[in-house]
Amino acid sequence: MASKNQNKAPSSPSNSKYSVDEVSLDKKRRIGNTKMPPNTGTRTQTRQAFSVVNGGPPTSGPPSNSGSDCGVIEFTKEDVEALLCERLKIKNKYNYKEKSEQMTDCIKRLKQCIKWFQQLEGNYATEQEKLKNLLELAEKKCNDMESLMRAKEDELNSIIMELRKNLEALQEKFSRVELEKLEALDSLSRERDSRLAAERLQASLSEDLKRTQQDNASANQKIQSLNDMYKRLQEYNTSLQQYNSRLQSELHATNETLKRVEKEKAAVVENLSTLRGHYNSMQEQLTLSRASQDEAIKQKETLAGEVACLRGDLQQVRDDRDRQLSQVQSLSAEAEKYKDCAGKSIAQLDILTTKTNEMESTCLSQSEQIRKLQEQLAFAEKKLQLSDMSVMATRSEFEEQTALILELKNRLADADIKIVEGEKLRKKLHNTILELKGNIRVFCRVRPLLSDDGVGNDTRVVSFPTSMEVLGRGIDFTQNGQKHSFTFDKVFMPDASQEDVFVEISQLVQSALDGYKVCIFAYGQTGSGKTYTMMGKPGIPDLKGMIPRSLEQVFETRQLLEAQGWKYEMQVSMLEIYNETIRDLLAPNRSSFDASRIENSGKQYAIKHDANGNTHVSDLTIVDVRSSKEVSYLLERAAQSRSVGKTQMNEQSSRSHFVFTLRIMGVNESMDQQVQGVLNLIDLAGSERLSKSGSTGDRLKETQAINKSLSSLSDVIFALAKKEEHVPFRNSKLTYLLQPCLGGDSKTLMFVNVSPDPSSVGESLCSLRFAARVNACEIGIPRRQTNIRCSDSRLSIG
Ligand SMILES: Nc1ncnc2c1ncn2[C@@H]1O[C@H](COP(=O)(O)OP(=O)(O)OP(=O)(O)O)[C@@H](O)[C@H]1O
Repeated sequence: MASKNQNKAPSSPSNSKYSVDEVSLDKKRRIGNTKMPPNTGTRTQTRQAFSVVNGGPPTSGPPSNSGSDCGVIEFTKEDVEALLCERLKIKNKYNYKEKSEQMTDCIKRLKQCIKWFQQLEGNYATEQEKLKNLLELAEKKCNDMESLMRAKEDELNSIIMELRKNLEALQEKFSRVELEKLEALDSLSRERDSRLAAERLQASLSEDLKRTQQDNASANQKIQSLNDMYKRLQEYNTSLQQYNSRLQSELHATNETLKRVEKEKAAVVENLSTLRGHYNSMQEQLTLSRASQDEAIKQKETLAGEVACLRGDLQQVRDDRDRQLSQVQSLSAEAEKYKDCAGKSIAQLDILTTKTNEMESTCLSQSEQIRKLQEQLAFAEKKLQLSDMSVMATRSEFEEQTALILELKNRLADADIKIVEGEKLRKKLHNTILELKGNIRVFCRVRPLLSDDGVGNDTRVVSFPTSMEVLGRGIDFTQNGQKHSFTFDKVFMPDASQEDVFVEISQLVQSALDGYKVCIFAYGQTGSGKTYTMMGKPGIPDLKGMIPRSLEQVFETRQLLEAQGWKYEMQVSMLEIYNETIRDLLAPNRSSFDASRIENSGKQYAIKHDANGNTHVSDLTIVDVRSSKEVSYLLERAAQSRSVGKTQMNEQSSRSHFVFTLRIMGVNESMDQQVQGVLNLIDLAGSERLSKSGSTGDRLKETQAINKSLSSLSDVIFALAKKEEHVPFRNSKLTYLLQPCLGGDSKTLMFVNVSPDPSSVGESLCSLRFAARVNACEIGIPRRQTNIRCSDSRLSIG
């Protein structure tokens, strides 16, 4: 704040001192040419002083030396002019003394005048200096005022900026609060589902509440501070107004001072114009004074401009004040809005508080649930730990079991390998045994005497030698008192059961499963028991023949071998060869024997052998079978067909060859083996009785066909047994059909069925001779003692 004393007008120049030394003598001369301006204020004193100087009587006492410490006399213009125009009043111009005295007196007075003038000039300079100081002070004050105003402006601007920032911050906070409120509402709706989220929401809501309260408090504080600021601004405005009025009063005083200075300056100028007329030197100083005056005027103008600027600034300050007032009003309005918003927020806060309370209650219930769940969880964790322990134990046990399983698997693999090897060995041994026994063997079976035979025990024609050499293998036949002895691989006496017979052939059945081709023939005269041996008595299990027993063994063994990885497929076909004609016994719709169909069935039943040694009969019915029951059913069908034929055509079936074929196909992937075995069970045609009753042409024809067939079979077996290269088939369908199953590794077994009926001894002997021939030729040389020579024999049958 500018001091009031700083704006005081300078003191009167009457007390100013002027340096006399600065006035030169040349200047003293120029003063006389300048007219002094009229000065009414000092005229009386000047005249008194001049009178004293001019030697005249003073008007009111001696010349005044007031205002001067050195007793300087004041002069008027007239005095100066009179002094300058004064002439020496010398009567005697050679009175130098008087002249000198007058001149000294004049010089003295001039000196006094000069001294006074110098003093006056010094007073002016002093006054000018004072005015300069005053102007500088005013300028400084103006600068101070300007800087002060700038500082105030800056302060106000900073306050405005701060207020704007506060406003923006408040707006941001308000929008943030709004967003947070929305988020809180959304989270409230969401977090009803989960307690954890609800707790977080509660915490966030509490924080929002606290923040909102803090914001509310801060907004209230802001409002309070804005109110305080508004009050301060009002006070500041009042102080500015006071300061303005003070400045205006100071300006007024300055103007008055300026006016006074101007008056004084006018007086000085008047004095100066008076003095200029007398002193040229004084004129220059006057010019300088004028210049300084001009400068002062300029400074005054500058001051006036500055005052105008200050007024402008003041106006700006007023405008700023107005703006501040409007901002304060708008801020007040916003504060009101905030208050309203705060009221709304409080209402929302109440709602949120109620919701929070509800959620807290929900949280409490959920906390209870969580506590229960945690208890359950702890219990479950304990159970889990126990389970883990048991799992560990189980796992270790499992690992042990796995190791054990692995070991067992290895052992199993070893066992499998051993089984395979053992199986191979078994097959080899089995085959070796059979080979040792003979690939071609002949069994003789004698049936018991039947009531139909009509003879007593005393007419027995069959006997069995008891010597150790042929025990169980020999048979003696007596005809007309002559005893005929035969030896075979095995001789079954009449009391031999089906079981006893099957024991001997079961090994051949195993060979068929091992992949060999097996043929079992039953040969003998009519009624000798071929069908009984091969088929047995239907419906009586103990009397089952070789075919059903073989099939049972096949399927039982198949079941056992399947455990070793074998998979089998079985196919069955059954046919009759009657009079060199093939009949399909499993053909569909075959219900009865029809001789015409035999010849005119339209089917060729051509026999073909492939490169693998398999036999195919075209158009022959082949049935896949999976059990012995299925085969039994098929056998019944075939047997019925044969039996029907028998009833219809009496002995016709006995004159046909019945061929049962079971094709066995086995695969073992683990052993990488596969087998194809064939089991042929053949009931050959009976022949003997034909010679008795063969009189008609048809029967002769049939007999010739049978003989041809059997002879051919005999030749083939004989040739195969001797390993002859040329095998004579004699155009027989039977031998051609069985060709792949004969010879080589094939197993051939022939039953020679013999009837003990004395009336048919001849036929029996014939059969025995035929069988003995086969038996003897099996190794090419008489293996055992026989009662026939086979080297050149060619049996004539019938
Ligand atoms: N070992 C035996 N034990 C008891 N009875 C038997 C025996 N062998 C055959 N028979 C009986 O003898 C009779 C004739 O048997 P089978 O019909 O089997 O002879 P076959 O040789 O087949 O005759 P064909 O050549 O005419 O067909 C039947 O009644 C049968 O029951």
